[in-house]
Amino acid sequence: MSKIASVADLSGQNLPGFDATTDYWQAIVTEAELSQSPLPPYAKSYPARLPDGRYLLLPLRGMPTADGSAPDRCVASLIANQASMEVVEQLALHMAQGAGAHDFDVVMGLPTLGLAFAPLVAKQLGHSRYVPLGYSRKYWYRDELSEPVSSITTPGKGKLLYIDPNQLGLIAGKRVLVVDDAVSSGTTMVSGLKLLERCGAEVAAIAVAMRQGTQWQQKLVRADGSTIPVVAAYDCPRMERRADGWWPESP
Ligand SMILES: O=P(O)(O)OC[C@H]1O[C@H](OP(=O)(O)OP(=O)(O)O)[C@H](O)[C@@H]1O
Repeated sequence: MSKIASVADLSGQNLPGFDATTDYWQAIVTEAELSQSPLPPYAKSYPARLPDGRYLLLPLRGMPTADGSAPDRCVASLIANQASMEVVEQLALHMAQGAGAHDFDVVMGLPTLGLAFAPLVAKQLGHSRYVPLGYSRKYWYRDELSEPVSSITTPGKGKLLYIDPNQLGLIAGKRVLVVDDAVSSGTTMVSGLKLLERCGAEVAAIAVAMRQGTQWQQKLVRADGSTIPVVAAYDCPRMERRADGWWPESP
């Protein structure tokens, strides 16, 4: 394999108008320390307001267009395994504070980035373990314990969500708190919920760091029509381009 000429060749390669994400997600700041107004229009980043009144600055990412033209829609991004441990811990603390109001037996984490939060949320809530789902199929896994999945950031087909059959006994007949990093279109969470149901478990609530937009709302309901509570460290809108910058999408 040929070696890359330099780090600069490959790092920070972004759509024009969007920041490299290298320096993002490293600190939570007060409003006074924020490098921009918390209000729109936004240029390169979105300040997500946390329940304690502080902010986490998130980079804006353009949504790909079919013809490769400049994006007119974007979202604010959180990549938890590139964040500082302090940021992840703080977000998990807010998730646990929200989830603590609900009644459940077990914490379950969705891969990949939900697993950055699930153990921390579980520990905060006094649990000694949690149940991870995964995307890789170990040889003892079973096809009937899998569910197809796609998401806003990974829309391709072919990805499957698995539970290790050895973990089934931990969730069958239990009320489960499902943890992920983000919910946006809601399709990943729906796959997780289908797998839970197949395992004979009941979803009690969902905890995420980021609730993005509102598309997920109509999908996250139980078979009886009741709404599944979704707690979050913060909300952020999907955004549209206007002449003066990025604004929350019109409803
Ligand atoms: O509500 P949705 O539109 O489904 O989007 C949310 C999901 O998208 C991201 O995962 P991704 O599929 O990129 O995989 P990863 O967790 O392995 O990074 C994120 O981690 C959520 O699981």
